[in-house]
Amino acid sequence: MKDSNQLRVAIVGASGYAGAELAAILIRHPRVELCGLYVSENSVDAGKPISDLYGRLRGVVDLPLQPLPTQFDPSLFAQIDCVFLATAHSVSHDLVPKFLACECQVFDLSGAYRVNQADFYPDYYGFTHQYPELLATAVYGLAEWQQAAIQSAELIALPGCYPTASLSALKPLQQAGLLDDDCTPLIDATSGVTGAGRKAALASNFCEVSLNPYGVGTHRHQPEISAHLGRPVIFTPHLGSFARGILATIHVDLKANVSEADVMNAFQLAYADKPLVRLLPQGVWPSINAVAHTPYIDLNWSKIGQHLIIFSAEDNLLKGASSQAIQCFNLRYGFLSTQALAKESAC
Ligand SMILES: NC(=O)C1=CN([C@@H]2O[C@H](COP(=O)(O)OP(=O)(O)OC[C@H]3O[C@@H](n4cnc5c(N)ncnc54)[C@H](OP(=O)(O)O)[C@@H]3O)[C@@H](O)[C@H]2O)C=CC1
Ligand SMILES: CC(=O)N[C@@H](CCC(=O)OP(=O)(O)O)C(=O)O
Repeated sequence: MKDSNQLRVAIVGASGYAGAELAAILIRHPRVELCGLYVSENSVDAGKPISDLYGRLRGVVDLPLQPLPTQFDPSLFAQIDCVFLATAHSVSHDLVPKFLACECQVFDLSGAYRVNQADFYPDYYGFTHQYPELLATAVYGLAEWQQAAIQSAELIALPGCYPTASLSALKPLQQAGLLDDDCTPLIDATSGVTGAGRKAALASNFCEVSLNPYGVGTHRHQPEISAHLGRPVIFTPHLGSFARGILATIHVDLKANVSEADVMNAFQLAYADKPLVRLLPQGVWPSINAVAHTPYIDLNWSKIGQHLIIFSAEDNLLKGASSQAIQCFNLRYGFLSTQALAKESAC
């Protein structure tokens, strides 16, 4: 902390869906002073209080949205301890080194620093990564799995929303060595429309939204999941006609001798002391309604012979983006992982 016992925090991209969620949570964090909300230099929203865009924030966060000069001015951030970037991948790609040079810790919600493999970016993001040395130091902010690395990270690259839902379901099995060697997990996941961000686009137009797959075989989250799971996957995203939430249904083959108890033990081992992952009781299936507007991810599974179906649900804007970013923030600075997110627990 540069000056006081409160961390001075800025949000860039604060007018977007993920940025507004960050503002709503950070304003109630007892160890945070929310110092600046930024949008692009020529944003139509520059100068407006954020609560003009999001009525639920009126009287809660009325800070103005400030234009971030394209010509970056480090002096604006000399007193800032950390920044959340809730900006498009290419914007984050350029801003991360600038904020790191201001000695700010950076929590980047975009995909710009998630995979330490420079040749991944032209293929899946359409740009050549200019900062491979930062890619090598970025910590992937899958909070339950990276606690130790997050504690000393300067740059935390938050996972995509689908990768959080998918990896949270698959990593306990992979870590316990329960997956058949030849198994390629099949992940079918449906997201609400906020996953596409707040800007106007035909695909997220009310009259266009239906229930359909998209990005089949080409979505950038497929290699992101594979890279952080350590085996290939087949991932098919779907867009559903609801505002927020993701439900993933995942099929895997288990090794020949794996029992129901082994599966239960693997999930218990991974998550018994992780308050934001809820392992649901037998026969209770994850649902969007149970996680929307919450920081939780809900998991359950069904074993049919040596085939396992895992179900995973989260709010794409919270556990899939902003609340996970704040979980990482809490871990980074030694606060309770649930601080400002959920009822406090001893974990
Ligand atoms: N939505 C989701 O479910 C998830 C999103 N993410 C990632 O989080 C990031 C934000 O997503 P989301 O909130 O949906 O996006 P939005 O499109 O809703 O918001 C983007 C924000 O960035 C601002 N912005 C655009 N250009 C600049 C710039 N040059 N400098 C500063 N601010 C800028 C926009 O304001 P303006 O244009 O007015 O300047 C707006 O505030 C993205 O990288 C996304 O991929 C990750 C997980 C889930
Ligand atoms: C419904 C919808 O459009 N979802 C987004 C994923 C949002 C997200 O998590 O991802 P990134 O941070 O990787 O962009 C998409 O498929 O591109």
